[in-house]
Amino acid sequence: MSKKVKDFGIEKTLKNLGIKEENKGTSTGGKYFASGKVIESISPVDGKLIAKVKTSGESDYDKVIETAQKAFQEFRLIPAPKRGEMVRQLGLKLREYKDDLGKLVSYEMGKSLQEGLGEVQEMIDICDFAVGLSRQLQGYTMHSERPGHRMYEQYHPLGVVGIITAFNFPVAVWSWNTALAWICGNVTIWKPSEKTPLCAIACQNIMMEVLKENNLPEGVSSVLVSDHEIGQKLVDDKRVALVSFTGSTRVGRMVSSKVAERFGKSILELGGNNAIIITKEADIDMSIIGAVFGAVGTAGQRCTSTRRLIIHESVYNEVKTRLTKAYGQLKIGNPLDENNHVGPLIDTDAVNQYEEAIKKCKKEGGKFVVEGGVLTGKDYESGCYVKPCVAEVKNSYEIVQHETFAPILYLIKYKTLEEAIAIQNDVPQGLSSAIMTQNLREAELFLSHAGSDCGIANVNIGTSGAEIGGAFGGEKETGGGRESGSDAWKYYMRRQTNTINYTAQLPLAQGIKFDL
Ligand SMILES: NC(=O)c1ccc[n+]([C@@H]2O[C@H](COP(=O)([O-])OP(=O)(O)OC[C@H]3O[C@@H](n4cnc5c(N)ncnc54)[C@H](O)[C@@H]3O)[C@@H](O)[C@H]2O)c1
Repeated sequence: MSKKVKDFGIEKTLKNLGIKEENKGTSTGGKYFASGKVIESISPVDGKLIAKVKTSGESDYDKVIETAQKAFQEFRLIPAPKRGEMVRQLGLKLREYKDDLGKLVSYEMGKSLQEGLGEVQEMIDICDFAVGLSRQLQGYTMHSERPGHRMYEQYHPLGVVGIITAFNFPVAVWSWNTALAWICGNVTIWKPSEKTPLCAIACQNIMMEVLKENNLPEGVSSVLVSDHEIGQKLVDDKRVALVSFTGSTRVGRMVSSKVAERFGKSILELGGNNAIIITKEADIDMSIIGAVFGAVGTAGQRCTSTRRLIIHESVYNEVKTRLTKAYGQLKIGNPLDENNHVGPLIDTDAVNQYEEAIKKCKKEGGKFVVEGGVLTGKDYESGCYVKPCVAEVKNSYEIVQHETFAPILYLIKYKTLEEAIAIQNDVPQGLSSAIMTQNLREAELFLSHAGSDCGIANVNIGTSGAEIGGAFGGEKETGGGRESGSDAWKYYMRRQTNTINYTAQLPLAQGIKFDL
């Protein structure tokens, strides 16, 4: 391992998290096993091999599913508040491992250390949220039209929940799903991104402590580290009651139809194309900070990253000038070094897509006010570091309609707020949106039914990031799913209406007569 890596304490972090030089990628909670091919986890930070993982093969898959099905029979009988107590313990363990796990997220995925730690904090937050929720899985009661009858509804667990996750949130999305799935009485099988396998093994190692201390059976929380083929098996498998998929719209479209074909349930958390409207009444200082963080945070690889700024014509030039200045101050480099603002992209494929998008944008007429480019030299040896860039465009350009997972920010000018809202909504995706304004009328119009069509609409904060207390997800090609807070737990349960007759008569609904 290079000296530079040692300086950031990575070796110790890997040891603390139980990551070995060679790891097996399948676990049902006890010992790891694996029969698939070996993959290497290469850090985008310095291009070095972090560790190898033997992935899950087909026979491992069947074993995991069968074990999970068996575990469900037992786990569902544990009272929900007791399952909540186990989630509380997971939250405590995550607090213990926060520094190490946050650092691994940063080193394996490439986001800044601050964002890596923030991701682990989200895991802790969802655990805390789920503990309280475990006593509040409430259904309605209703009055029956028949005398001596009572009606109510209750929620029951689904069974096996498959969780397929993207590389850019390599730990948090698993915990969002697992904490809720667990309190609802389900067991989980996680297929993480093959680009961040070590984060998954680290999470499972932490989880294994909870499983052991609570004497839980094998199969309550399983992991299948593998590529898309095993993901595809989960999608096609009738034994998997709910598939929670986080990833690209391209793959999500296929997941959606395959799961629907077999009448399974799915939660789809897909791509975004998020915009901030900066009105003539915006606080420009705040707008610049919100826009820059939104566009360059996680090197533009958040589903909620700011991709478009829709700016009122009267403040357009001021915003453009100040943005250009702010971009000039950005420090790009090792994300473990807290002096840097921007880390690398996940891999060189992502770099190629970034370059391709810039080319396409120029071809369609885009004018770059901050030029992009791939960085070279000794600090950028992995080949994954790129310059965040800014282009003046039309919303109708094909490339602007598309989510490029990289720090490319598009500027669009508008005259009236109605026009700005129409531009904001005129993309296939519908995840996150924001307006910067100090004018109540503008803010309320943006939030109204004639306003943003996104799952998330913010006022005077950017598009990027969200608290776990709200339901998270988006509309249109973002998939329509909701995870995390509010009543998103209902996705993880089946709903049952119960009518109880406590009389000696059998009256039928709607007054129907039936005598023998
Ligand atoms: N809306 C959200 O909450 C949210 C959050 C994070 C990321 N994302 C989106 O994820 C994308 C980036 O992540 P990515 O590049 O890892 O996405 P991706 O779609 O390439 O992969 C996501 C996951 O799907 C698996 N997969 C690939 N093909 C599959 C198949 N045929 N069947 C089953 N599984 C399959 C992958 O192995 C991976 O685990 C972006 O579009 C981003 O916006 C959305």
